[in-house]
Amino acid sequence: ITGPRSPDQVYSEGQPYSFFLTKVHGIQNQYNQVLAMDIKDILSPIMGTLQASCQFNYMFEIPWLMKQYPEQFRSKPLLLVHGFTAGNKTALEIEATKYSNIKFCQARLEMIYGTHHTKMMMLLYEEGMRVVIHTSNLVERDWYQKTQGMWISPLFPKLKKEENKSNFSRGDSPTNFKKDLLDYIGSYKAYQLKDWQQNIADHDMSSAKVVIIGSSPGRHMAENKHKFGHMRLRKVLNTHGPPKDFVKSWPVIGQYSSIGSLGATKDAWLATEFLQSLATVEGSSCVPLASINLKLIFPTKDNVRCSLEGYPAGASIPYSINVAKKQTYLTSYFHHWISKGRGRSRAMPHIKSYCRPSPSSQEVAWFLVTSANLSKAAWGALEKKGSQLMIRSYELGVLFLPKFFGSKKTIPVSSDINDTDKLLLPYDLPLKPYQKEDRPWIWDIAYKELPDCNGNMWCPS
Ligand SMILES: O=C(O)c1cnc2c(C(=O)O)cccc2c1O
Repeated sequence: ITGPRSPDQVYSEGQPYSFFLTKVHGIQNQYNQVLAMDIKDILSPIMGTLQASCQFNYMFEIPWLMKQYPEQFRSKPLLLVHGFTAGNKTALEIEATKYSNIKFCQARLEMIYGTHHTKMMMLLYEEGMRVVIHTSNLVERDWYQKTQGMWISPLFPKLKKEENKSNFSRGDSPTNFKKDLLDYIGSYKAYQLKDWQQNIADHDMSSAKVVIIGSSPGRHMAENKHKFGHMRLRKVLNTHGPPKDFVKSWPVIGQYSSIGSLGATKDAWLATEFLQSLATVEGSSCVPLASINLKLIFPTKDNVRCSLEGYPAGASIPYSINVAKKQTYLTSYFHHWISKGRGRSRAMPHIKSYCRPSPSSQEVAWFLVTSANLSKAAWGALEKKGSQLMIRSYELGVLFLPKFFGSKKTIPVSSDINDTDKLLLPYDLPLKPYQKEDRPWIWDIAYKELPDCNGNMWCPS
């Protein structure tokens, strides 16, 4: 099954789920040849003849980014959507000075501590348009030796003129992909995004099989309460989720690369409000939570120490000691990062994913890949007796539901790269719980006992 493949061959092999990981330097070839893409593969002329692109992200290295585009596309209009203010905003604009094709859209962040986490590429081609929703910053380090995820849309053909004149809903999919993407982008209320909203409207997105799950900063109430964040997930699972009795004993898995302050006890948010949404089943959003087994994947300090990058991998896993010491109850939920099936046990996770696997680990009731870490800032926290959801950051992800992939109740999963007809998970199942001597990675304390794979210690200033 192995051997080098062109991006369109990798893309075709990944259908119908179209969920890929980034290529990793320093692992055996076969793990990069199957269901893995590099940024240059995504931007390859084989995927489409670029006319313009839009990159939503958190971190940018502009000279590096420009080099990822094929030479003939480097002068095409490029809009960068970011959340920077003041000095960081100025630095970004200075870095782009020599590239006259680059424009900026500063996403407004009115909630303190909010960030623009969303990672999305919109690619306008001569042949149509493609959307990529992913987890990697536009910096070299994020595409080198980490485990990152991406959903790559089909090539959406342009609607014929008369079709889309009337309204935006023309050319939508059974999952409301187009409308939900327009709603998400509309939440920026930014005039710089107008042309891209029109581009979306002008294309037939009826082939999209995933459901958009976004977060937008603000206090969302009444009919907007279920528009974003974990209440959006709750709503979607209530409408399209698994039958209650079918998944009664099925666990929920959360996997992410950073953790926010979740409250003094599990019942403050994690095992109540948040788990309520993840555990939602069709027709009911109130599930007896005591019966639901929540499993969290977060790298141990040894996972990081023994990783391909060594301790420096931890610079992208910003779990702070001041937050960790207030929530030691979390450790009982934690599991190692192990990804033997994908050859990525030493490629630290920057991907964020959530799923509801069967006890046998052969199938899932749903799978979500997103930019959203385990934090209230990303997913939202209910306020005013649950009447409003307060979200601080922009986030974006896509949800895979069985009914939209033609199967009855579940999606078959595997982490074995020979099973390319299944949805390939980024990590191994079953999970390995922390043992009593295991410690979660914490980025702002020193590790001086054992050197990492490069012989270095970790001494954060
Ligand atoms: O991918 C992202 O959106 C993202 C956001 N934030 C951070 C931070 C931080 O916020 O301090 C530190 C290190 C890495 C990241 C990172 O990778």
